[in-house]
Amino acid sequence: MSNAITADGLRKRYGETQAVDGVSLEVQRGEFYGILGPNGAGKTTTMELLEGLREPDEGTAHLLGTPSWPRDPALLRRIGVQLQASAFFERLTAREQIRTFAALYGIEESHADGMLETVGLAEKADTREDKLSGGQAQRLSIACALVHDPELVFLDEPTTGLDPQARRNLWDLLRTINSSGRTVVLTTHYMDEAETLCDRVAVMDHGKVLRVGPPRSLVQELEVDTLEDVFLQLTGREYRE
Ligand SMILES: Nc1ncnc2c1ncn2[C@@H]1O[C@H](COP(=O)(O)OP(=O)(O)OP(=O)(O)O)[C@@H](O)[C@H]1O
Repeated sequence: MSNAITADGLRKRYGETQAVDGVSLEVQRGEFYGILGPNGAGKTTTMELLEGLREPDEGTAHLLGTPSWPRDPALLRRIGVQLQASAFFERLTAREQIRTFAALYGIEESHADGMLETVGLAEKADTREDKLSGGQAQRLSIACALVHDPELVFLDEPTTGLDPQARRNLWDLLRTINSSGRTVVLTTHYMDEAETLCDRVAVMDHGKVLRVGPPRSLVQELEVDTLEDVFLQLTGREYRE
C-alpha cells in the first residue's frame, strides 16, 4: 500500500523568500507526524503544498497515492484540512456550522451532530461560533475538518493559544482520531506536544527539512536531554522568538 504522503523536492518562492527549499518526506499510513520549526521556517507553506492548496514551483506531493496538484476532487474528499476559526461562516451556531460543512460533502446531519459530540461540543451546539471559547472554536474547526471521515488529516498549530487544560483535552481528541486509523500531520510550536503525540517529527528551518525521526531517537542521536535541545541544536534558535 502506498504511503499516506510522499513529497519529493518541493519548492516554493514568494518574491525574494524561498519559503520551501527542496522538501522531501514520507509519512506512513496511520502515523502521527509533526512538523517543527521556528517562525518563518516554512511549515505552513509545506503543509499547503502537501494539501494541494498551493501549486509548488517544483517538486511533487502524493497523498494516498494520488498527486495533490492539480487538485483532484476525489482526493479532497479523502483528506481533512483544519481551517482557522476565522474561516467559519458568520453568525451560525456550532451545529449549523458543522451541518453546513457536512452538506458540502453530502454527509447526513445526524453524522455531523455526532461529530460535535465526539469533540465534546454537544452542549454548545446552539452557541454561535463567535461566542465559543478559544478551545471550543478550535475543537469545532477540527470537527469540521473531520466531518467527512477523512483518511488523512492536516492540522496547523491546533493548540496555539489554548490554556493547558484545553490543550490536554485536544490532545486526547487527536489521539482518538489517530488511534481510529487516520494519519495525522500537525505543525506545532510546542515541544511537549510533539513529544507526547508524534510518532515522528521533521525539524525544519529555512525551508529545508534538517532531520526526521521519533522524538526519543532524535534526543539520543544528538546526545541531548530533550526535544527542545534537539530543536536548539539543529536550528540554533529557540522555538519561540
Ligand atoms: N503568501 C505569502 N506571501 C509572501 N511571503 C510568504 C507567504 N507565505 C509565507 N511567506 C513567507 O515564507 C516564509 C515561510 O513562511 P511559513 O508561514 O511557511 O512559515 P512557518 O514555519 O509556518 O512560520 P510560523 O511558525 O511563523 O507560522 C516566511 O518568510 C514568510 O514570511
